[in-house]
Amino acid sequence: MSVLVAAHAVRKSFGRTEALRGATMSVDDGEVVAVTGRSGSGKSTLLMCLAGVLRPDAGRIEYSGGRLDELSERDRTRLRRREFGVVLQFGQLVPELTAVQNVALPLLFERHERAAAMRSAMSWLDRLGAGDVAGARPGELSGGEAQRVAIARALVTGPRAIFADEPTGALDTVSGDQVLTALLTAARSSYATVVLVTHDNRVAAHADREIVLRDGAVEPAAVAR
Ligand SMILES: Nc1ncnc2c1ncn2[C@@H]1O[C@H](COP(=O)(O)OP(=O)(O)OP(=O)(O)O)[C@@H](O)[C@H]1O
Repeated sequence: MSVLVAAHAVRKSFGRTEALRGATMSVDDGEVVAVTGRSGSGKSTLLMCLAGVLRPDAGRIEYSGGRLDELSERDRTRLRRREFGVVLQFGQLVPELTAVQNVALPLLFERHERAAAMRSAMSWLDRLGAGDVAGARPGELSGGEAQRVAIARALVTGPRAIFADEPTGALDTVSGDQVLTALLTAARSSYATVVLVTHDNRVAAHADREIVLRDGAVEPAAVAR
């Protein structure tokens, strides 16, 4: 399998806080990887560097054989819109729009025709089990419903890579499990690569592989016995 996304010796500081101190890892095309580690170990910072949202202070981010960190802000944004889906802990939906309009938004940014965008959005809501809330606004949704809508919005463009930061962190165990299963089923059926930040071992168990961060660096993989 070929590597789709990788970090090499990535360093990133916020003021005097060194969030990443030489993080090196890679994710294969089509792989589902969980990034775990204690609070403050740098998980979110690593994810945002991999997704091209943050630029490392040093080191390299590679995507599909090219240097993501060397692209201009404009090119990174364009690549993110076209090839990445991002899901955060609290869906971050646009409150004024209905669920289906929120899901259609990335397609409208890409200048898809409106009726076709709404049809795709509706079919993704259905796939994620949220078709019945299509006309509701975010304020009327439960946490689990809002997260399904946010996942549909991340997947509607057919991303090659999905970056998810504690996507079920705000949900109770039962709805968290359902939402995670919905995300991974949809991602696996479209052969998308997934990088999933979580502090929850039960969530990490759904991944193909786990990468553990400690103090801003990747712990060596446990040797199989
Ligand atoms: N925008 C920021 N400004 C200042 N400090 C930050 C910023 N983002 C992260 N940090 C700091 O960098 C370190 C790593 O943060 P990060 O959010 O990457 O860790 P994490 O492992 O995701 O933590 P958590 O599990 O609590 O979300 C922490 O000490 C955090 O306070």
